[in-house]
Amino acid sequence: MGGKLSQTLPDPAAVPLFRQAAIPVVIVTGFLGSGKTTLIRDLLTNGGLTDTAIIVSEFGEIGLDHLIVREVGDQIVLLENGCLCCGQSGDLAQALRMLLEESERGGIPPFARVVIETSGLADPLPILQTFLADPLRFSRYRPASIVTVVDAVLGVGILASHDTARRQLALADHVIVTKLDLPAADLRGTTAAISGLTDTGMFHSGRDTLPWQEFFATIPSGIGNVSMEGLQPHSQLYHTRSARIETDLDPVHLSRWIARLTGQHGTEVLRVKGLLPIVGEERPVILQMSRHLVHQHQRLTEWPEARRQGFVTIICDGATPDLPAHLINALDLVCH
Ligand SMILES: Nc1nc2c(ncn2[C@@H]2O[C@H](COP(=O)(O)OP(=O)(O)OP(=O)(O)O)[C@@H](O)[C@H]2O)c(=O)[nH]1
Repeated sequence: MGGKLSQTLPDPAAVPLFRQAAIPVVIVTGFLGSGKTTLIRDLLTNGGLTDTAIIVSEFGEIGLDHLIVREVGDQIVLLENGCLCCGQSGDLAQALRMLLEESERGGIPPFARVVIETSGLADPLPILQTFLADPLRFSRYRPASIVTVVDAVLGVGILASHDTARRQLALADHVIVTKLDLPAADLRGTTAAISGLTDTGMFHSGRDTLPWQEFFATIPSGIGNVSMEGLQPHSQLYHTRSARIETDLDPVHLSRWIARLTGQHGTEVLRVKGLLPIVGEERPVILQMSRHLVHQHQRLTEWPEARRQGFVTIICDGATPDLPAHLINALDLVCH
């Protein structure tokens, strides 16, 4: 088990620099829409994540997550159009360095911990490798746990069909199951699917009583114990398209578009995110869909940069390269 991994990565405990009092970095991963941003936002709101800087990496040209997290915290760095596992390690290093520089010059409050939210399509292994392969470069930081979020409504199907989701789980130190409040949640099935894929991750159902402090106190334990045999990184291609929205959307037209999307394309469309200007709505409306699941619309308190301009991002699986653009055209936006 895990022979290849343990040969290519040093044991984190054996890297002398990681034993020093370095800033612990927790990696929060999980498939598209599983609830990573919601988890981080909740922890920031409820005081579970004090003194913590957040790095957000998102798949797609226009990001939403940093806007949602920024409403409740101010130490946030967005890695644009990020897939941290595909050669963005330089960006990650730069973001980590920038956080230190900013806090030293008083631009952001001092911080004692870092959380990296990976994109929903990221493989956490290369991110971890970045730390472990170059401890000198990252000497002010040390990797702590990998926390993998799994959605109790769609998780079973996603784990069955996406190697990326299985790789995210294989490296987990902690697994958090979300969306248990939804009627379609299947805790038993999700638990069975998870336990068939990882035996290292500590299991948490729901977000209420998470031992969050412990997440920072440890080092990643999955390395060397996990088997990723047969799980290809990015074996599936994903396609994404974003568009800015300059004029208000008609709510009836929007509802029809959502219904068509869920009715006809609920399996190919993996994720839809948007910040929408809607006729009759003063505040920006957040559109969140995972496959056919449409989440309750929430609102941001104000428009980013005080400008009433929205966007929509669509991510589809590899079988349908033209679908994101086609769906955006169907929304009939006045966009650029
Ligand atoms: N009802 C319910 N909704 C949830 C829960 N967790 C997340 N959601 C909703 O699921 C949608 C996606 O959640 P996010 O937190 O944005 O998911 P994510 O993993 O950050 O998504 P990506 O960054 O696109 O991979 C949002 O509309 C959330 O409000 C939960 O526990 N219960």
